[in-house]
Amino acid sequence: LDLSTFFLGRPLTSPLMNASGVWCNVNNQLNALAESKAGAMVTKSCTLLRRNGNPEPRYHTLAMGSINSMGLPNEGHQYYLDYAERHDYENKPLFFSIAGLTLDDNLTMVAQIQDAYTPAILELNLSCPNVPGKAQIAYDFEALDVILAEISAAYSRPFGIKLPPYFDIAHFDEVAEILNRYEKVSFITCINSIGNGLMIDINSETVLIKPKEGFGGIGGDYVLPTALANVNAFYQRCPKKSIIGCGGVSTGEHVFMHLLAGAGIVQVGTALYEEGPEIFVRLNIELAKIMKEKGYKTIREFQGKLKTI
Ligand SMILES: O=C(O)c1[nH]c(=O)[nH]c(=O)c1I
Repeated sequence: LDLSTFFLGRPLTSPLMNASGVWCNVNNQLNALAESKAGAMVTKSCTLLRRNGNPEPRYHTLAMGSINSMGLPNEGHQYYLDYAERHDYENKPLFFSIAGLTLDDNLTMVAQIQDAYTPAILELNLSCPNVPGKAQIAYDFEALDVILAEISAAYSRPFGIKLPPYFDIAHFDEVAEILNRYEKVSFITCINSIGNGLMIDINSETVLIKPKEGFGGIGGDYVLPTALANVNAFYQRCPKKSIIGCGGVSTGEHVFMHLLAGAGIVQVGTALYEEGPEIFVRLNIELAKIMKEKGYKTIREFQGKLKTI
């Protein structure tokens, strides 16, 4: 069962990790991820100050996934810096997600991460769809360019960004052109939830979640084809960057697809929310079984090797 791999030069025992926001808000969840069979882990996207987030119900399980409008609930930046200080980096790499409400807040958090000399890897979330009144930065290409310039100037180390899904080849081209101008952007995590979906309960004839009149980010089986497309689109367009795949993963086959499409790490969100950190045991076994059946000894043998017809 050798699922070892490397990401940004760091050895991983497994290519699997949680998606930011799932099972990573508070210490007991973070400790559970640290003890799990995931090869890495990431903290909940944080803001400078603690946030309660949106009113509940704000998460609902769907037939083929989930809808959420959490509203960026988190314990505040310092809480996760304190965790990053305690984390055992020999055990697994830690990614540190931030989603400041303003550019200044992001710069303040980045400066504090810089000063903390933490080995954690920064994942800048540019795609939260659920803060009322806040558009997703990564859908505003000028704002995307500005924030990458500002963060690159303020942060001395490599970092990554969490992108929303794009649905147009011209957008893949335009966003990749921007990202390729920032060499400090060392990895790209595709995708965040498909923003502002809506699901309906026909018995009560109501929406399922309270915030934003029921509009929320969609995850799970519904998003797998979009996730794979975004992983492969940026894998092809950004040869000097690594890709983290996220979206629609609940089996070893989905993990294999993300790796084939070019992902170096594969994140699990909705399925982790439903199954808990034990899911990493199952996914590792299922992935290893597929590799054995295909005669692959290492992930490197097939990673990014998706064939066209
Ligand atoms: O509502 C949230 O907290 C949330 N929900 C998502 O689906 N993606 C995000 O990036 C965030 I920050």
